[in-house]
Amino acid sequence: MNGPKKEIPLCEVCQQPANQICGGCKLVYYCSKAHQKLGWREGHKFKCCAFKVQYSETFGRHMVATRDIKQGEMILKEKPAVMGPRMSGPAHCLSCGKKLEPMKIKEIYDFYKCTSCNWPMCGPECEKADIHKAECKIMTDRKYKCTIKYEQPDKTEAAYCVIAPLRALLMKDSNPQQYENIMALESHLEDRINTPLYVILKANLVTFIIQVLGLPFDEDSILKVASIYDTNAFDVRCLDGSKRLRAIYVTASMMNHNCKPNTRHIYLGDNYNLAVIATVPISKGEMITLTYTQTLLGTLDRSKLLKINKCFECVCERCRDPTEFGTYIGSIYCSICNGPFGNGIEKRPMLISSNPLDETATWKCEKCDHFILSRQMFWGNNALSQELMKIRKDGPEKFEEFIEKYSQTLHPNNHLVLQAKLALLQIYGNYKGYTLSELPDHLLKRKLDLCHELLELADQLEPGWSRFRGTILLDLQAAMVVQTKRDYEAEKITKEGVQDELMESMVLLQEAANILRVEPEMRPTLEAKIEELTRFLQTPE
Ligand SMILES: C[S@@+](CC[C@H](N)C(=O)[O-])C[C@H]1O[C@@H](n2cnc3c(N)ncnc32)[C@H](O)[C@@H]1O
Repeated sequence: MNGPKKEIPLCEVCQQPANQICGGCKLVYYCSKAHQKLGWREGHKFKCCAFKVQYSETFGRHMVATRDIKQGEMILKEKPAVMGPRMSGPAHCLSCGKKLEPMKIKEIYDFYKCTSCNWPMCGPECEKADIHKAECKIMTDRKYKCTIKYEQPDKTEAAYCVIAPLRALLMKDSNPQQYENIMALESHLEDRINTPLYVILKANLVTFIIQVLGLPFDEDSILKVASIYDTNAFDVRCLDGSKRLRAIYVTASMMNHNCKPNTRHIYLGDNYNLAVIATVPISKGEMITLTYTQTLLGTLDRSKLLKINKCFECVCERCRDPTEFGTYIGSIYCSICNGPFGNGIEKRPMLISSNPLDETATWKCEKCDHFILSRQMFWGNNALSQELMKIRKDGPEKFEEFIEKYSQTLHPNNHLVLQAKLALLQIYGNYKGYTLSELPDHLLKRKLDLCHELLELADQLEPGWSRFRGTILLDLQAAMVVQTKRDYEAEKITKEGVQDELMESMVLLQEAANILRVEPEMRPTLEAKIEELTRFLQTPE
C-alpha cells in the first residue's frame, strides 16, 4: 500500500510552511503566534469554528451553529478516531479496506494472508501498515490464526465483526485520551443488549477479546464499544465502492439526525478525513444536522430504520407532516376514489397516515372515508420492495414495467417508484447500448423528464448543495446538450436558439460544479465537462 502523501500545511497569512493549527476550527494553520493574531483580526474570527455542542432532554448532545453559516461552507474537517471493517462482508484487506480477489497459490485459489496472523490482506505492504500492527501482534502472541479462506466469490465473512471493536479497545493503552472520548459517546447498549445481533456478539466478540486474546476487558465494555460503533460510526465509502469501512469521528458524532438535513459529508484522501459541508444557509442558533438514513424513503420506513439502528424516534418537521412536504413520498392512491369511478380529471386523492408519528396509525383517504391498517401499508411496501430488489440492473425494461404495472396504486413520487426511477436514471445515459448518443429520441426525453422530476423532489427533501442535487444537475445538463445538438441538426432550432439552450446547460453545469467540486475525485470530470461545453458554446457546429 502506498502511504498517504503528506502535504505541508501553509500559513493562512503568509503562505509559508506552518506548524500551528487554529485550535478552534482545526482547519487553518499559522507559522507563528503573531500571524495567528493577525489572521484572526483580518477575518478568521468570522470563519472559525461555526458550531458548539449543546444538550437537551429531547435530542441529547447536538451541534448548533454559533454564527450564520453560508451554503457550501465546510463546517468541520476531522480525522477518524478509529476505523475498521464493517461487521461482516466479503474478504477485505484489514489495512486499506480494499475488497480482495483470490490468487492462485500452489494450485488452489486463496487470498494473500498476513504472514503473522493469517488475516487476508492486499500484500506485504498492507501487512506492515501501522493500522494493523497492534492487533497483529496481540493475535500472533496468542497464537491466533484467522481461518478465512477463499471458498466462493463474495462469501460473507462474519469474523470481521471483531476487528473494529478490538481497535477501539486497544486505544485504552495506545491513546487513552481518544479512548475516553470514544467511550463517552452515546452507545444505546441497554436498547441493543437483547437483540439477536448482540446475543451473537456476546458469544463471539466477547469470547474472542477475553478468552482468545486474553485482554483485560469486561463484557460490558466490549459490548459498549460495539454499540458505540452502531450508534455513531460513519459508513466510509470510496467512489468506486471497492472499500467497506466504518469509522468513528468524535466531533462529527455530535451531529443529530434530521430527515431534511442541512449538511452533507464527504471523505477526503487516503486517510478518510471527514468534511461536513452546509448544503443550505444555516442561521446562528440552528441545529446542524445530517441524515442517518435515506431521504428517498417514506416516513414508515425511515422511522423503522432509525428505531432499529439508532434507537430513537424522529419527530422532525418532515416526520410530523403526513404529506412529507407535499411530496406524498410514502403515500399510495386511494383505491376507492381512483377505482372504476375515478374521473381522472382532478388530482387523484391519496391515502395519508392519520398520525405519522405513530407507526400503528391507520392510513386514510384525503377525500373519502376509505382507510387501511398500517400493517397493510407495511406489507404492501415490503412486498413491492422485495419485487423491486429482485430486478437485475442490467437494463431498463423491468424497471419501466414495474412503474407501469403499479401505476394505478403507486403515484409518480411514491418512494418505490422513485427507487425504480433512480435506477433508470443511471441506466439511461450510462449503460452500454444506452449512452446519451445511443439513446433514441423518446428515451432521451424520458431521461430529461426523470431528471426534472427528481430535481423537483430533491428541492423538497435534500435542498441546496446536496450531492443528490449535484449529480442530477450534472446528468440533466449532459442530456440537455445532446438534445440541443439533435434539435439543431433536425433544424428545430436556430443557431441563436442553440446558444440560448447551451447557456442554460452551462448555468446548470456551473451549479453542479459548485456543489461537487469539493469532492476531489469529481474535479477532473467537472473540469472536462466545463471545457467541453465552453468549446461547444464557442463553435456549436
Ligand atoms: C451520533 S449520536 C448523536 C449525538 C447524541 N445526541 C449524543 O448525545 O451523543 C446518535 C444518537 O443521537 C440521538 N439523536 C440523533 N438525532 C436525533 C433526533 N433527531 N431526535 C432525537 N434523538 C436523536 C439518538 O439517541 C441517536 O442514537
